[in-house]
Amino acid sequence: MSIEGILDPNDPELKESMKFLTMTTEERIKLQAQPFDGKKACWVPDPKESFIAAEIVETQGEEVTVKTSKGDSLTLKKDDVQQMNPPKFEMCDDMANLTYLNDASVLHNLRERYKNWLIYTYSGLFCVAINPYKRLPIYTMKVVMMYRGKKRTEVPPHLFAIADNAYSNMLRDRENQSMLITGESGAGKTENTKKVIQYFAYVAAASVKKGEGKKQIHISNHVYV
Ligand SMILES: Nc1ncnc2c1ncn2[C@@H]1O[C@H](COP(=O)(O)OP(=O)(O)OP(=O)(O)O)[C@@H](O)[C@H]1O
Repeated sequence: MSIEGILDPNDPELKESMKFLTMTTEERIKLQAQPFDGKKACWVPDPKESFIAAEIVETQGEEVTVKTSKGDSLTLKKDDVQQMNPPKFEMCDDMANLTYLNDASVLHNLRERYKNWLIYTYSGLFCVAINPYKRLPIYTMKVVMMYRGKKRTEVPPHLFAIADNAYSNMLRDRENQSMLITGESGAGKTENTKKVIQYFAYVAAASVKKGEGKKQIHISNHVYV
């Protein structure tokens, strides 16, 4: 099967994978069209949700009175109120682009993406992965081929983009590369490490088929975990 054939954007298998990697243009437009008042919209602490959306009703000195999305009226210290990003940043791919990079906005972005099964999100050079606890069709050969040789900005966030970047740097600079995979117990470190190795095995095998040399097939044997 040719790589060009594999990457047909209308391929039903690839289309199914894309549902778990990015929003459609229609979904993005709908999200971004939400009403928003930048002077009033904020996040306030909530014992259950960590943070909930609220609207500033009044500011007096160091105190702010808000109405929360649950309908409660609260008066808090200014420091406990976090600014909300405009809707154009809803479910954004890279949280380094957020205007307000506070705890509430990061949590909100990751939470909304996760609700839509978008488990990978960039934060600058890092790729945040949330454990989906179910098999998603985002690690197939076709998805691997979609990421091969692409710039990070050309494709949706994925561990494969990070792996491909390391692979390309290794080929270009002839230097060892390292990836740090960290998180609490059960976060998905082992699972994601396996996906990185799988990626290297696929791209090395594809390179061999393309006649780029047999040496590359050995690459996945040299990954130290
Ligand atoms: N991307 C994923 N897709 C599907 N299931 C996943 C994914 N990541 C993690 N899981 C599920 O979560 C379980 C725990 O993940 P994993 O073993 O990778 O965690 P870990 O961070 O290595 O944990 P520990 O530090 O305790 O070894 C896996 O057995 C798997 O069922």
